Amino acid sequence: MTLLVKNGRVVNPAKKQDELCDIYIEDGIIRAMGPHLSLQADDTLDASGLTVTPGLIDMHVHLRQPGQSGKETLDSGTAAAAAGGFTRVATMPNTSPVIDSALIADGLRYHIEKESHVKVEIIGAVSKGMEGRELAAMGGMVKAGVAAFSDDGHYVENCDFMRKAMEYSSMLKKVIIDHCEDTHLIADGVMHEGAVSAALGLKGRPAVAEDIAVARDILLAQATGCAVHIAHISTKNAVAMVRRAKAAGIPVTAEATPHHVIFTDEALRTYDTRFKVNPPLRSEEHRAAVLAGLQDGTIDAIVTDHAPHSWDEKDREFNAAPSGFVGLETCVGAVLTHLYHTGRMDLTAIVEAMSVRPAAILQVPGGVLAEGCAADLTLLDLQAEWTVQAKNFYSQSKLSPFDGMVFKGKPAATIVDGRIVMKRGEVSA
Ligand SMILES: NC(=O)N[C@@H](CC(=O)O)C(=O)O
Ligand SMILES: [Zn+2]
Repeated sequence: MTLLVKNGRVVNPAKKQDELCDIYIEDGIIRAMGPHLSLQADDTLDASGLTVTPGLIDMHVHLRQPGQSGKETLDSGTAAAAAGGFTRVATMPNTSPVIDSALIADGLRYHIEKESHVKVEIIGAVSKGMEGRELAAMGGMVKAGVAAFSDDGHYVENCDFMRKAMEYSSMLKKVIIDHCEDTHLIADGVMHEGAVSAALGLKGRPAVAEDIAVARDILLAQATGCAVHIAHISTKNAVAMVRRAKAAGIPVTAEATPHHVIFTDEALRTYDTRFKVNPPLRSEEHRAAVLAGLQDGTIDAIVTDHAPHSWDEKDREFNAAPSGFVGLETCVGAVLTHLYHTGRMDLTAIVEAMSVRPAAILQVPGGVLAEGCAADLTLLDLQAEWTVQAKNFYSQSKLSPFDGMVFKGKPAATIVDGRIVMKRGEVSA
């Protein structure tokens, strides 16, 4: 089986490449790259006018398997990933049961091979049941192939416990991804603490809860040498601390979501639960700091934190609704509209944040287009204008704060191991 992707503009930061180029793929592997290849293929994909990038990688999604098929499944979640231009995602362990053993990771892997539209990495829990007390079977899970560890959804509260987890994880050469919000400071909080929460009469989650959590993790990363990755960073001080820690050579990386770069807590004025998320959408100074962190590379990765919930759960009074919303099918549009077309980030920097850096942090293949590599590619149409219609999502969850927004730029095709899994918005069965 051969495929020729013709005439695309290839943006491939790992090779310092930004040029018109054909890509010839045989049996899922890139065999040749160059301008005007004179090779015949079984199938040709005309990428004229399109941008070709190494397959996009979302290192923070919740596919809800095992056990939460009311919210999402591997099938629906990875179809959403393919539709969104992602060739690989990493799924979080806050499932039912929690992914905290080799047995559960193996079981999930079995389903991934059969049911996924794109490649899926498993993130194992740091603690058993994500309860923050006993270490999960980290060694066993590494043998089962997990890419990283996280108790995402919860901060790993106990400092002594986190230090032990980091010592183990550094021995296993895996990164710990931490959801940084101090548990006591955010108790019962449902949105960012500030003028808007006061006006709405809602209990806030203060920025300092994230600042303290990030400071602790940086200090423990320095003390243990374990790589720590700050999940969905959202405060000004946290960004500043990561910037300083990196300059000091501490092994810390960070990710940000499109929603924390685009929205502020003002969006909650109507008590719309579609904007309820953890960490919360914050005030303008924090939003601006996250954007600046992305622009200067302090923040390594752009992630969706795709967190599907059912309509029944989200359609509740604000305090009772769960936090989180889907993002896989809006990420590229949001990023191209708000970061690329505004001139805030160039394409190379965007591909770094959405492919090169996530692959490096998780130590998984990808992030580069080169002969001999798996043919995981994303094709982008930078100019297409479209309106988000959440009801048409492949994801099972149709609740999105981006619903109805007009975007410029979208994924045009997703290619995994040389197979076209999405073309013009249609995901193949
Ligand atoms: N981000 C969220 O608001 N929710 C996530 C958990 C998490 O990442 O905190 C979820 O699993 O629903
Ligand atoms: Zn989280």
